[in-house]
Amino acid sequence: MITVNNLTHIYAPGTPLETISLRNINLQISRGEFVALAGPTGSGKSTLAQHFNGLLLPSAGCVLVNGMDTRDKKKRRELWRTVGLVFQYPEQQLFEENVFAEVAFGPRNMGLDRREVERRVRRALEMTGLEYDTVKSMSPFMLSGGQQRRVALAGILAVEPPVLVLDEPAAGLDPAGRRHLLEQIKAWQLSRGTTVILITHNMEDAARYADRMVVLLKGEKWREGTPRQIFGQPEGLHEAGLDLPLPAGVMFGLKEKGLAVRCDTLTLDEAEQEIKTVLPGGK
Ligand SMILES: Nc1ncnc2c1ncn2[C@@H]1O[C@H](COP(=O)(O)OP(=O)(O)OP(=O)(O)O)[C@@H](O)[C@H]1O
Repeated sequence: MITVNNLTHIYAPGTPLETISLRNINLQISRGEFVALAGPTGSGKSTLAQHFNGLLLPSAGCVLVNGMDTRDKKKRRELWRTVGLVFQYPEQQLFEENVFAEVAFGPRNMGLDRREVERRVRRALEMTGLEYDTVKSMSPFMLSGGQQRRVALAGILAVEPPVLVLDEPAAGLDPAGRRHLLEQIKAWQLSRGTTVILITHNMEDAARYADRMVVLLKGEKWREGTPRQIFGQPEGLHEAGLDLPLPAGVMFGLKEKGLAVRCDTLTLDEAEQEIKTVLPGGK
């Protein structure tokens, strides 16, 4: 369970560059939940994400992860093992000489035996869509940007943390790679009860994978609810910098043209069913 209490974060306090990036955020995330964190550029999503593993500390308020206060220095190691944070540009953090060593870094640090380290590295690489035997001996720097991103993500997955915080993990991947990665993360959440916090600008991904959405706007929590609740009230979403997922957008367009349809359709199947209800004969 993650609890965020009255969290305020100020960058460069007391200087001319002072920026209040989060204001009075209150939030609870249950174990095993998949939460999409959305909002326009600069709304504070990455800043909030970095509070979950103590990389950033509150200027006011507090963040508790399984009862651990992120400000408690004695809990730092346990916190880092509990919350795996994958940055927006994780490829910038690669430093080992080959892919195996890169992904094995976390599990080795945990003192796991060789066989378990290898099992985890293989599984994590395959989860991100990379073939273990092909890439294990390659230098991370010989890979494409998208492949480097997958290696960096695999390095976090191999630790198998109970909480995964992913800052735009699929940015820059092709559509098939994006779908593969997010399907794997969803399957991981469901099979292991892992808590997933996904920062995304892609509302189709949020609608498809998240149990709940939290929308930030100018550093404040603007709306919170299931994807159906968020997209079922489209008024104001555009002003908040969010698109509707395609199936909801089509229905909203039809509604504006006078058709009495629901707008909270999240999949094309649901949209098709809803359109049938207003067609003559219902077919
Ligand atoms: N290191 C920093 N120093 C000073 N200000 C910062 C720093 N990082 C972020 N900010 C400011 O804090 C605010 C929130 O930034 P943040 O990166 O958390 O937004 P975001 O919602 O993640 O944006 P994006 O979608 O573009 O990644 C912005 O006004 C940003 O300019």
